[in-house]
Amino acid sequence: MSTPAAERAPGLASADGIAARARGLTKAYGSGETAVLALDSVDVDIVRGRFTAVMGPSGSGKSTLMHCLAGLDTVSAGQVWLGDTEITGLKDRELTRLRRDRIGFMFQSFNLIPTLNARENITLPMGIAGKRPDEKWLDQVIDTLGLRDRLRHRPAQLSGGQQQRVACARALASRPELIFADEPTGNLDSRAGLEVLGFLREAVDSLRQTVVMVTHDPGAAAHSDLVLFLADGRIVDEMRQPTAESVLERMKRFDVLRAPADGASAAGEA
Ligand SMILES: Nc1ncnc2c1ncn2[C@@H]1O[C@H](COP(=O)(O)OP(=O)(O)OP(=O)(O)O)[C@@H](O)[C@H]1O
Repeated sequence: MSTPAAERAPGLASADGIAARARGLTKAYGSGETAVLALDSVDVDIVRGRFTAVMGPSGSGKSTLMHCLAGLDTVSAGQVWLGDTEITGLKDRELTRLRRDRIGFMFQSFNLIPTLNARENITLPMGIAGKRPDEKWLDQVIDTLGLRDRLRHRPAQLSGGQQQRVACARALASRPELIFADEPTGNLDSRAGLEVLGFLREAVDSLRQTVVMVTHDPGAAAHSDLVLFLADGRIVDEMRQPTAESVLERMKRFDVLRAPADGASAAGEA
């Protein structure tokens, strides 16, 4: 039996097929008076085959959550699993291998190698891992992302949107269990940004990938299936089938909470 939505804490799934899971995930930076509690005992399930967006005010812990789920950062307390593997407690070398073999990353800066062409950039991480690409899958990714006629171009010969598509293909190439995208549209104009979001959507719908995206943009979050809202290091809400408007409305409530009590609020600045 699945738990009725009303009885679940936001961020927890009732379904099978959890790609990543955290329980009691706590991350503190620094110590003593300057200590910052970036994540405060977070419980979250990332459902396989879904597109999840993570939103929240600046400093709410979005990037920290992503980094801890991806094994890029150590945790102060709690546990994180990727599939059935508990990653908290893995040694550095094991973590490096796990990230390389099972996780795809897309960052705001595309991190492409300028001297390699698009195809070489896409397959580079697999080459480093000593794995041969599955050519059928790679073809599917390249065609889904519309990169077929750009494979021999170097990054400098590609537009920003095309570069981000190459970064997207690189994240997908090894068919990872989970793809983390940190502000993947942050450096793109709105058309190129929309394109990349469409491709991430396509990766989930057509290629059955699992994507977690951190974003500030309600329009970007509207491409996801589920938005998790973070505030002060906790998951405080979730929204299914989001629209840009509904996400914006929800984000405004954070602004209201943070506005000065004397009424000299952000409303006057809008
Ligand atoms: N390396 C660090 N050292 C000290 N404090 C840090 C460090 N990284 C993050 N923090 C603090 O932890 C909190 C959460 O930061 P995080 O970057 O996860 O927030 P965010 O929601 O991603 O913010 P933004 O939207 O501005 O990118 C913030 O208060 C931040 O200042």
